[in-house]
Parts: sequence; C-alpha cells; structure tokens
Amino acid sequence: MGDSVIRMEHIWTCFGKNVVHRDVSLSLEKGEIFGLVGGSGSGKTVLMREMIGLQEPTRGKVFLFGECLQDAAAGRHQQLRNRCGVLFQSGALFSALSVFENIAFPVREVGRFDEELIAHLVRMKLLMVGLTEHAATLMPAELSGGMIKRVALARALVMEPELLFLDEPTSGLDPVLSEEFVDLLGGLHAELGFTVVMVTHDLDTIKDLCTKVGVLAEQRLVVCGSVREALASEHPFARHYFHGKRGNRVFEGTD
Ligand SMILES: Nc1ncnc2c1ncn2[C@@H]1O[C@H](COP(=O)(O)OP(=O)(O)OP(=O)(O)O)[C@@H](O)[C@H]1O
Repeated sequence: MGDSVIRMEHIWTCFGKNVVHRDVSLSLEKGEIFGLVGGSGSGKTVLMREMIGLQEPTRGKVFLFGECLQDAAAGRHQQLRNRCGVLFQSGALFSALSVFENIAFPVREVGRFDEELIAHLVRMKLLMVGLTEHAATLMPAELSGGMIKRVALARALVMEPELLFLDEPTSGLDPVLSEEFVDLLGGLHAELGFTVVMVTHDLDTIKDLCTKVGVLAEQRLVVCGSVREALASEHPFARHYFHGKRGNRVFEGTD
C-alpha cells in the first residue's frame, strides 16, 4: 500500500445534483497499466483529472506518489504533475508549432534546460517512438493520424514521466495502426517501467496491455481487478461490455 503510485479513497464527485462518482476507491502500484472503461458520461475523464489534481473531488482523498493532493500546499501539485505525462484524446498538438517545438514544449515550460539538452531530449524521444529526425521539422498538418499519435506520445514522454495518462490513445486509428501503437506502448513500458492510466474503449488494447481494469457504471467502480476478474464480473454493464459480440471475439480463449 505504501508503494501506490495512485490511491483514491472514497471519492464522491457531484456537479450540483448530478452525482458522477459514488464512493470510488482504487489503488495502482508502480508499473501497472490500468484501463478505465465505462459508458459515455460515466465519469472516466473526470476521475482521471482528479488523479492528477486538475479537478477536486467533492469528497474523498487522492494520493499521488504517496502524497495527499488535498493536503498538499499550493505549488506542490505542479511539482507532482511534472512527474506525469499526459496524452490527450485527439493528440492535441499545437498546430502552429513544428513537431520539434511540440515535443520540446513541456521541457521549455519547466524552464531550466539549455537548447543543446532540449535538442537531445527531443531527438531521443522521436527515435523512441519510431520516428526519424526528419519528422522534427514537419508541421502537425503534414502528419498522418498514426504519426500524430506518436508525436503526442513523444511529447508525453519527454520529461521521462513515472506516470503516464492516456485518454483514448488509439481512437481514430485504423486496426493496423492501432495495433502498432499498442505494440509501441507495450515495448516502451517494458523498457522504461512507467505506470499507465488510460481511458479506452478498445477491447484489444485492454486485452494486450492492461494489467488492471476498472469499470465505471452506475456511479461506482463496479470492477477493479485483472482482465480475468473483469471478464468474470456479473455486473450487467461489464457483462454486456466484455461479452458482447466483439468482446467474445477479442477475449475468446482468455479465461
Ligand atoms: N465541469 C463540469 N461541470 C459540470 N458537469 C461536468 C463537468 N465535467 C464533467 N461533468 C459531467 O460529469 C459527467 C462525467 O463526465 P466525463 O467527461 O468524465 O465522462 P466520460 O466517461 O469521460 O465520457 P465520454 O466517454 O463520453 O468522454 C458528465 O455527466 C458530465 O456532463
């Protein structure tokens, strides 16, 4: 328990009368890949924002790297966030900046690295995500969907985060590119050992990558365990989700 990268204790989130989370608790250990699933509007994004301190739950406590965010002094949140990388759903690259400047952006924000080191960090991360140095000179409009994801991943990794947040990392990719991206992530995870929290609708990603799955339904985390536990859940949403036509095809042979 002391080694949890993230721990949430009895989280309630309410927007006026809209109760989004009702007593949600979870704990993630170092190196885990956590996949968060749930219907549209079930509160996946809000829960992820609460984990990183971008949003305050109505009740309950969030511990990031062992520190309680609610008790942490102002300014400390940013220091803790600097240990995290975030990849937003659409890639969210800055369209007016080159690939180089996009990847360098988080480094420049910290503001204590010289140009030589920045260039080195950017080059390393480009190679890490399977792009050549030539890609650094391109503008986002010149990139394919798969390349955008890779650049966004390079940017999320540039500060060598211990914890990576991915919001639907394979959305918008065709099955082949999606599989390539999942392989890339799996390889980098094995090499670098970071912890991952991802929101995803993609059952293949869950099967191939996730060590733990959380299912949000009816304001609660109705499953929080291994893929096998998720498959065994009796909750109607989980049953429908994992044992629909597609689920059965993806998880065939998994017990
Ligand atoms: N700032 C806010 N003010 C009021 N309501 C909000 C706010 N942010 C989120 N909500 C509400 O919280 C609920 C959960 O939203 P959230 O974006 O976390 O869902 P989600 O599971 O990520 O959905 P999707 O899969 O469609 O992206 C929704 O009902 C949403 O309208």
